[in-house]
Amino acid sequence: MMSKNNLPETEKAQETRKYASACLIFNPVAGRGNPERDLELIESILEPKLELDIHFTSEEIGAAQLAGEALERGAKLIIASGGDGTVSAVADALISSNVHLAVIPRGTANAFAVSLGIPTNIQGACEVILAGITRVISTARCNGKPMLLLAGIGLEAETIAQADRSSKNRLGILAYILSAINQLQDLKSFETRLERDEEVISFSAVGVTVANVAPPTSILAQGPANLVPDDEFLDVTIFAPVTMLNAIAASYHLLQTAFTGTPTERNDIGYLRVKKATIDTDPPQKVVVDGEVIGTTPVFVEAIPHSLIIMVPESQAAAPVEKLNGLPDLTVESMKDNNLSNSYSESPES
Ligand SMILES: Nc1ncnc2c1ncn2[C@@H]1O[C@H](COP(=O)(O)OP(=O)(O)OP(=O)(O)O)[C@@H](O)[C@H]1O
Repeated sequence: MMSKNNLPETEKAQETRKYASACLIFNPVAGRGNPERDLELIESILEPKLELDIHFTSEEIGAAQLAGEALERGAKLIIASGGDGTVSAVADALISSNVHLAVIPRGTANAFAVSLGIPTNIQGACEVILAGITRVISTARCNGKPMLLLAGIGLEAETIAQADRSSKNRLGILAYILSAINQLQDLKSFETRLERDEEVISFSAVGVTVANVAPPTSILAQGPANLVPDDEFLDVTIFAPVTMLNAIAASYHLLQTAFTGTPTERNDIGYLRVKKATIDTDPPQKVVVDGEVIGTTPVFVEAIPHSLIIMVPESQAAAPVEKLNGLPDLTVESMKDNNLSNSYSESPES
């Protein structure tokens, strides 16, 4: 294993490399497709160029274990084919190594692939692998668990917790949308205390999202609009509408900011950047990391800069910014030298 400090640090796609073989970790129950047909297609595209060592996940042997075993066998390229759960588990084994990760998305949301511009069709994803372009991205940990995408506190976590396996099988992505509509009808605001560097920031919110990278459809992560996957920061979006109508308007606004790349200016949405942070809420809130509920607040999140080498199509990074003003019950306290004289607080505009 290579230390993360030895990994090349870059913001752009780089390096074209061809491989002789790859380990394919295949989740046969991911998404709603036909796994036999999917596998045949993958083999027909990749095998003429790449010797595939294929391993299936099962209830007993998960993607993390298979990835660990592939590393021990000396694999240089591991292809994760499944939903975000499979990709996350494989990526965790590869963090801070020099083994390359490729993704053939076959899940319900495929948020990680979409975030990095990896095609969500098998043909396109395989072509990315054959093209051999890699990008070094950052990853993160939330309460010690690997986090490629984001941690959602409150609204997002409740939404995902409600969209269970059987509703995802029946409805696909609609399961998440219906669950979100349900949640918006019953908004529950909570007090939040976010501690970063030498600052404590307190506010009320209905959702707090800490994102390494997120697709445009993860609207609660879109405060800064341009999430940069290969910097040293995590982007926090604070979602604080107080009525259902405002929440719908704010959600729609965030979707627009994601697609236009323009950061939000609404008073009920804030965003900031952290290298690491502790977030606590009153009352405690559910926390979801990369689509799986991991427990409740408090959480400690920390970026692991430049820690994963992944195969991607060409893409570009963009400069991020911060915005907190206008959030309800906002206070910011400086912890430098225990001197709180730099504190400020702000009442929301009605
Ligand atoms: N052979 C198998 N039989 C039953 N469950 C499996 C099998 N292989 C993996 N799993 C389970 O699949 C889950 C991971 O699913 P994954 O995220 O890849 O797909 P998904 O749930 O369809 O996608 P998404 O996360 O986008 O909804 C893990 O909980 C894992 O335990």
